[in-house]
Amino acid sequence: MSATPSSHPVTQRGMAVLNDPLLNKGTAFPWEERTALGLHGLLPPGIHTLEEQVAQAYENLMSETDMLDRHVHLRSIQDTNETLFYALMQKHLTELMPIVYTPGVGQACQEFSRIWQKPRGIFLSGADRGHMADRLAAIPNDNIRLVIVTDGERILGLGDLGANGMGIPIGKIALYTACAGVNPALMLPVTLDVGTDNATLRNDPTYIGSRSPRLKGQDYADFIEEFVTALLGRWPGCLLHWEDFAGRNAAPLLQRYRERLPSFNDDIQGTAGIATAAILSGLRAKEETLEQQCIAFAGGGAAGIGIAGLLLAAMKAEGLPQEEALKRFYIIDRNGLLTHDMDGLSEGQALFARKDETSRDGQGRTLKEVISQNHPTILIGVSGQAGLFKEGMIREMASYCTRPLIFPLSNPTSHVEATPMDILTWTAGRAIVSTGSPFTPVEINDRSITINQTNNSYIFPGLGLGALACGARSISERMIMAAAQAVADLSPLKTGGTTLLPPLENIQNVAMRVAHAVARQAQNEQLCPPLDDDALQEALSTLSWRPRYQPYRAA
Ligand SMILES: O=C([O-])CC(=O)C(=O)O
Ligand SMILES: [Mg+2]
Repeated sequence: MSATPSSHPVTQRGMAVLNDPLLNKGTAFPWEERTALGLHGLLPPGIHTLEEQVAQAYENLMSETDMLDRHVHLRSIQDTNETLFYALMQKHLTELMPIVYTPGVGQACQEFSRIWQKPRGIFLSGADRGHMADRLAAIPNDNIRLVIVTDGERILGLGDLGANGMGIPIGKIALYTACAGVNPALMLPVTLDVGTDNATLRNDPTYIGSRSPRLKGQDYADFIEEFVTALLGRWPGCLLHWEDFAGRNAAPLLQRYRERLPSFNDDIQGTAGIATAAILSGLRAKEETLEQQCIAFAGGGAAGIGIAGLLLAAMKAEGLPQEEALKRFYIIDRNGLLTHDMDGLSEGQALFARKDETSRDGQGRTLKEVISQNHPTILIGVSGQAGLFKEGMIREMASYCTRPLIFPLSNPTSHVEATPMDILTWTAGRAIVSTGSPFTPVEINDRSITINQTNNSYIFPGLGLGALACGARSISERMIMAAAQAVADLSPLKTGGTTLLPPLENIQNVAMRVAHAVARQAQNEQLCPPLDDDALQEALSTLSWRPRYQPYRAA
């Protein structure tokens, strides 16, 4: 085989080449490579280009009509030929994101035990305690740079899905590559199967996870500690992305580990970043400041407290003292408005609990009462409860606020607090609406209103890429703010457009801008070694990958 200088040496032969999704080219192997790698006879003789494969794969995919079937179909392409998978994703990103990611991935997680076909990522369960370092040592990849981990307890708004939550880190990895071009060979999805408290799953004969109740307290903490220690031993300097942990664990884990290794919690910080970007853009459209707002949250979990925290930082940056800024927040959780006297508040909840009122028998005021009595101008839904925003509440907001910002962010689509169509109908098209999952445009008053997707996928791919490229040793709140600001700066509203956020088609550009902003901020805070633009560019390209077939030579 004629070896070009840039050709990639391949040690495997025959089926081992075809079974490796990062090496496989399917029918696109040229004749000489088939000879060199022992593929003759294993492949049909016809030879196709990547473009032809993409066209055929797209046609096959679209012949499926069901969302879950399409998800399974795409996942099977990913497990067979990653170059084809990402070439397909990049060509049809807007259309395929809802299948690979929310809402498709939600349904995939609910059915994960039934659709599981091939190993991808690592499961660590109670049986692996005491052996996690060995489990990671057995992974034949010395160059993992980014690990996405879940314990499956709060999968989107769907709750405890145990080991079935693996669909989420797999989906997030697909977005790191599709949106930020991160080389898939550098990433690993991990599910910590610490048991599940979901009785339906435990009794389901098809369930693939362990059937014990969730580890709690010290046992849980020890499990996580062993995992992080094993991770640091195996891949020092790797970045840890925490995903879909329950509210009571998410913030404490982030606090415990964020200085030990570069890490961030996507539901707290990624969601906060994009919500803040969308709010800053929305306020620009209204020509108002954050300081002038009153903000109500339906949901005081990881996402709600994360968004509130970043908005608080943004208000303080505008010059508002903390005590004044805190008066603008109303967080309504399961037991109503959070007040300072309530038991069992997390540290983050305690910060935002109202100091000026008390609960009655542990119950705070309802969302409806807060809307009527305090007149919030921004309403954020992070409750996971479908239909929580009722017509009366939204109409009332529109009665005292010309253009309320209403963000029902819960995922997947089935858990949205109110549909954009309803919100816009109830507000005569005046609300500025943004959702976590994708929605089609709403036609109202002879106008077509595009619904922005305030999803952390605008933040995490660039955040991870930027932090890795600059070698950040930890990820600061100001790096998250820099990411939010970078997205807000790209808002089409700045250039005469009508949407809060850049369209999904531009997400690769967004990710790159976020990566640069994050790396620059890390340098400003001396959280990484000094590096000039050229060095940063070089580091970015070392992490990057494009879905193109490289020429191979036998090694
Ligand atoms: O995955 C998504 O679409 C956004 C997210 O992190 C969540 O809802 O937990
Ligand atoms: Mg999440």
